[in-house]
Amino acid sequence: MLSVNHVTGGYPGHDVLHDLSFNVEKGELLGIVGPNGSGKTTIFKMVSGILKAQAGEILLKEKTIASYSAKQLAKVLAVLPQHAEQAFPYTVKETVSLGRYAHHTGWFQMWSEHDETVVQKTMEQTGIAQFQDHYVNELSGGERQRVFLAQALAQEPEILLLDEPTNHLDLSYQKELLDLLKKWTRETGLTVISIFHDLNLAGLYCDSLLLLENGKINLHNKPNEVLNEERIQTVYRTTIEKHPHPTVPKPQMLLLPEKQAEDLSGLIIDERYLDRSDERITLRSPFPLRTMSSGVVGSGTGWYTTFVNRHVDKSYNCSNHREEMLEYLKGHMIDPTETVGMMTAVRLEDVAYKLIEEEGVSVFIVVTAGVGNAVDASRSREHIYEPQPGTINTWVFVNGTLTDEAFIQSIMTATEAKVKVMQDQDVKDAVTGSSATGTSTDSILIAATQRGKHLPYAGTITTLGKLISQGVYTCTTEALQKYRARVSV
Ligand SMILES: Nc1ncnc2c1ncn2[C@@H]1O[C@H](COP(=O)(O)OP(=O)(O)OP(=O)(O)O)[C@@H](O)[C@H]1O
Repeated sequence: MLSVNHVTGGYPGHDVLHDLSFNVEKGELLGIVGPNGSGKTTIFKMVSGILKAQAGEILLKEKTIASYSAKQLAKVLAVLPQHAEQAFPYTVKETVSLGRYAHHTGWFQMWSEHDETVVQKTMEQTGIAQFQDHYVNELSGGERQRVFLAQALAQEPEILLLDEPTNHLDLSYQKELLDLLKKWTRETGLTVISIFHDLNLAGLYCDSLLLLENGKINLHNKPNEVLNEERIQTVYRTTIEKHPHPTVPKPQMLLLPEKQAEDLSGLIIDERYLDRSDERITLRSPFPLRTMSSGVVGSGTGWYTTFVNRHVDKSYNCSNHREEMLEYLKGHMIDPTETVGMMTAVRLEDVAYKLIEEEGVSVFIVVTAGVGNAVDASRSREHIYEPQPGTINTWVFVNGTLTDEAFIQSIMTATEAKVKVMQDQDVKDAVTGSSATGTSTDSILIAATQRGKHLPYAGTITTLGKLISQGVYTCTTEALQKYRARVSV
């Protein structure tokens, strides 16, 4: 559709683009990204014929741009500039109708039924039909942006150039516009080239990205290749982190704000922050902890400050436990959005906790253990599913900085230590009669301060792994012995 071959050029006495070559296929959505001043808008000016290349050529549908008249070009290519303005006070409909100019053969050609249909359709697609009789200068920035987009679409172009199209749009219109563009490229074969400052939007919607750096192509490839952490840090000269999008297989580039001056680096999560009652055990951290957990609320990964292990009666109805737990927390002035919450039928005075330190690293472990519900994992098929709150809840607070790998290894290490307690304490699965490995509803929390020592691993014989193994083994044994002493009374 578009072929840019060895193009060099820019403004008089100032070449901005240097030996640029890339192709765009019909129906492709190409994103152009790059720092301020890297030459993104200049590419658009060259492709739309406003600036002439000093060297190289640009082919549009296999013909050089220079060979198109302005009107011929407007039938194929439409541009939505960054700051679209108009000199005269036209209405919305009049402004959109100007997009039809390229399709008219002379000044006096009649306005056709097709012209009307196209204008009405584009106004509807861009959500401005209800303002069609308003003056454009009376609209908000986002509404005006949509009017000029409708004008570009009314040209019925085959290729659309958009300079930061989401600039003035609120979240819902950003999504709507990009969903629509994507749909058009798929369904009508429209080719879209769009400049983006938001790398995440570009990564979510574009088929490929062209990363510009000082007027040269740094990389033209699939979004996941271009949005490489090191590459983006180097080109944009800032610190970012790349993470997978939580629900779609696309990358997200996250900015990292400069750390504030507050000095909490010496703070250690330990017993001081623990509050115990018969109804719940609560740990309130003075700052958010990074967590990985299987709590009833706050499960998965996140940042949380409050940790609740709540006692419920054995007859507790578990059918809508998540909703009920949320209500419970709210009713006790605990913000559920900041909380990882678990439940247990175990008496909370039987809790065991301990701070263990070694080599400048420390972990604070808190365990409640009940085994009325014990299961041998190797024979769990013999059980009928019946969620019950009799359980082992394990909290591991790490005073240090964990990698994702260390979070997962911490869960493994803590689980292995728990299984060993089951063996050593001779806990049996009541259904199979064999040795139990845990209960059917055990929950775990790993919460790290993400301050202080960097701890990349937590396998059983690493420094952190040894602390977790020892802490979980000791606390689970103690909690289990207290539970058994009570049950046997
Ligand atoms: N009319 C002009 N005359 C001379 N130099 C210009 C002109 N317009 C832009 N430039 C220069 O060309 C370079 C590239 O500008 P361009 O507008 O293409 O960058 P951009 O990547 O679109 O930037 P931004 O992200 O800030 O919109 C800049 O150094 C800019 O100063």
